[in-house]
Amino acid sequence: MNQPYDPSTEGAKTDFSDQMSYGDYLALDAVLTAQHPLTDAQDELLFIIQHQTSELWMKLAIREITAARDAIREGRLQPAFKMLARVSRIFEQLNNAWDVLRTMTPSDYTTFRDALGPSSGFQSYQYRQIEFMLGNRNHAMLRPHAHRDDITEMLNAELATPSLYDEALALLAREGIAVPDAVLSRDVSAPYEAHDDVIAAWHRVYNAPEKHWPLYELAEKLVDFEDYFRRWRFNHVTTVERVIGFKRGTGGTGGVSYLKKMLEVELFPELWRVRTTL
Ligand code: HEM
Ligand SMILES: N[C@@H](CC(=O)c1ccccc1NC=O)C(=O)O
Repeated sequence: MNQPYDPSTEGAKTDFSDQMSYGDYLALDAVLTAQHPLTDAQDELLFIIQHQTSELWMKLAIREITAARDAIREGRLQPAFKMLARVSRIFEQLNNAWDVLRTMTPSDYTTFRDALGPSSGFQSYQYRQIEFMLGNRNHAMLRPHAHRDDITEMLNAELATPSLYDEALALLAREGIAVPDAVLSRDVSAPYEAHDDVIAAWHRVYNAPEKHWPLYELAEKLVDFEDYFRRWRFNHVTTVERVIGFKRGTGGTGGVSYLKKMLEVELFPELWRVRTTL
């Protein structure tokens, strides 16, 4: 009979009494004791882990978008492309995760939904930060965070910083492509409004990619990302309809009707509109 293989015979370390182990490095005691279901429902742990992992991926996305935005501002486009590609992959990961949550039926969810009280993803401050960073700056979304000075301060700081799209437009101008002054010197905290002259600016890039390759690549990276973001919203609303139908949301909105309205949000509007002109 074969003896079970002992990896310590080839040097596998086994004594971590005074050395850093896997669990130490990853703070697993903190991570794996942060799930606190409020009911005995079988699916509540799935629901919690789905949201916690989403928030962890969002944390990474925020870091990458911040770095990509800095890189664009500094004209370091190759690193920015790499980071934006990673952000798109993160959203792809978030999109695939819906497949796990979709195994939860309405019958499963109703066994613990009441325990959620008025809490809702609508109050996800990292999600709101991502939207603000990209350029979707709806000040009404600050209100659910008024009870948290630290979060309100972080979101306000984000509103005071040019968005990823603002930086892309500033780069276009620096590269000699006319962008209206009204756009370049806009109040960055305000919601972005699409401008015909910005469509014309992107038209110049798309019309002669060989002359403007880095800008062309940047534009396509942004479109790629918004494409994944739209798929996240679509997967969300479809899962919500599948699980709660047309019930109101715990966050107080109309639920599916609200989420369908959010499908209309455009992050980089002229990058979509330019396509009609080509
Ligand atoms: C069965 C699962 C889910 C249901 C039934 C659900 C339901 C809803 C509803 C009804 C809303 C509208 C706000 C309100 O509550 O009134 C909402 C918003 C939101 N949910 Fe979910 N959700 C689910 C899963 C998730 C997951 C996995 C995430 C990932 C973090 C998430 C993140 C969000 C976010 C960020 C919003 C705000 C969207 C916006 O304002 O555009 N939700 N959800
Ligand atoms: N808004 C959901 C509740 C919900 O999904 C939720 C509740 C607490 C924490 C995260 C949530 N996820 C997304 O909104 C509902 O109306 O059933």
